[in-house]
Amino acid sequence: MRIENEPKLDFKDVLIRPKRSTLSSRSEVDINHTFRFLHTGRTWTGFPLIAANMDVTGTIPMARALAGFGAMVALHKYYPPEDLIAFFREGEGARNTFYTIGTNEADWEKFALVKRQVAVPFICLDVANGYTERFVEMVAQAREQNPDSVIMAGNVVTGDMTEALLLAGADIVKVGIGPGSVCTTRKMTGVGYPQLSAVIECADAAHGLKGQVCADGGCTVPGDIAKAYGGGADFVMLGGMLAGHDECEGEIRHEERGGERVPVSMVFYGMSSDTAMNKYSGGVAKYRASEGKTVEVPYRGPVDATMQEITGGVRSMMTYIGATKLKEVPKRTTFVRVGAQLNTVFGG
Ligand SMILES: NC(=O)C1=CN([C@@H]2O[C@H](COP(=O)(O)OP(=O)(O)OC[C@H]3O[C@@H](n4cnc5c(N)ncnc54)[C@H](OP(=O)(O)O)[C@@H]3O)[C@@H](O)[C@H]2O)C=CC1
Ligand SMILES: Nc1nc2c(ncn2[C@@H]2O[C@H](COP(=O)(O)O)[C@@H](O)[C@H]2O)c(=O)[nH]1
Ligand SMILES: [K+]
Repeated sequence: MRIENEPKLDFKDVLIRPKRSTLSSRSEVDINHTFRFLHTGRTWTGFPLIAANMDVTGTIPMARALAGFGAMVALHKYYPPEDLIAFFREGEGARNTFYTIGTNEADWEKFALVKRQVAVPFICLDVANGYTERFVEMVAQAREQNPDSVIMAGNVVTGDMTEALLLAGADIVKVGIGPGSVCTTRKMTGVGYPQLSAVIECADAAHGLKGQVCADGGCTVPGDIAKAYGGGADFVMLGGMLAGHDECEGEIRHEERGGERVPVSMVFYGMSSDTAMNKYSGGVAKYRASEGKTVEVPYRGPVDATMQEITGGVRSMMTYIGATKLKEVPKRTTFVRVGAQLNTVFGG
C-alpha cells in the first residue's frame, strides 16, 4: 500500500483568478477551436462540447440541435443500424457525431455493417474501465481498421494510461472515473480520481504526444465546464447537464396543473445502473453490482436555452481572463484553491 500526499482537485476546490484584459465584450471571444488529430491528420473546428453517449442524451435529435452550436454528440449504442446509416448519410449533423462502440461483439458487428454503407468520421470507444490490456488491444484494432476516423477512447484518469491509449491509436482520451452525476462507482468500489486533477494530468500527458483529452463527467454548472477548459481539457462531455430536454430520449413525467397536463421531469440513469441493465442486458449479472443510479431531473424544454447558458458562461470566463480564443484559456488560467473543501480533497 502507498499514499499519494499531493493534493488533488475537483471543480469545487478551485476558482479561476481574473486577469487584466483588452477585451471589452463577451461577443468578442471565439469559443471555437480547431484541432488537428494525432493519428488521422483530419481537422475539426467547433465548440468542443460533447453530449454523453448515454441513452437519454446521446440522441440523433440532440446531434441535430448541438450541430447548430458547433458542438458534438456521442450517440448511444442502442440505435438500430438503419437509423444510424440514415443519419450518417445526412452530412451536417454527422460531421459532429461520434459513433459509440463498447466491448461486446454485437457492437462491432453493427459497426461493420454501418461502415459498409456510410463514412463514420468519429468513433468513441467507451468502457467503464480503460485500464485493461483488452481495452488497449481494442483501441489498436479500431485504429488499424479505421485509419481515417478520429478515435476517442476511455475512460482513464492518469497520465500513464492516457499515453498508452494514444500510442495504441486513440486521438482523444476520455478522462473520468467516478465523477458522473448518476455514477455510483466511487461508492461501490472506492475507486476514482478527483476530476479536475485527472483532467490536468491527463491533458499534460496527452499534449506532450500531440493528442487530446475529453473531460467526461462531473460538470454541474457552466463554471465547471470553464474550469475543465482551464485545466487543459480539449473537449468536455456532459450527461446530466443535457438531460431533461426535448431532444433527449427519456421518459417524461407529467402533472395536472390548473386542468392542464404539463411535463415536469424526466427519468435519467447511469448506463451501468439497474435501470440500464434491465433495459439492455436482461438484468444485472450475478457477479456484479450496479454502478449507476436512477434519478428524475426537471423537464427543461428545448436544449437551445441550456446551450446558450453554457456558451454564455464560457464566453464570460474568457473575458474575465482575457482569452480571445478558447485555445488560449489554459495558458491564461490560474486556479486559486478555495474553502474548506480542501480537507476532503487531501483524502482525510
Ligand atoms: N466513467 C465512469 O466512471 C463509468 C462509466 N460507465 C458508463 O456505463 C457504461 C456501461 O458500463 P458497464 O456495463 O459497467 O461496463 P462496460 O460496458 O464498460 O464494459 C463491460 C466490459 O468490461 C469488463 N469489465 C472488467 N472490469 C470492469 C469494471 N470494473 N467495470 C466495468 N466493466 C468491467 C466487463 O466484463 P465483466 O462484466 O465480465 O466483468 C465487460 O466485458 C460504460 O460504457 C460507461 O459509459 C460505467 C461505469 C463507470
Ligand atoms: N460510474 C458510472 N458512470 C457513468 C454511468 N453512466 C454514465 N456514466 C459516466 O458519466 C458521464 C456523464 O457525467 P455527468 O456528470 O455529465 O452526468 C458519462 O459520460 C459516463 O462517463 C454509470 O452508470 N456509472
Ligand atoms: K462516471
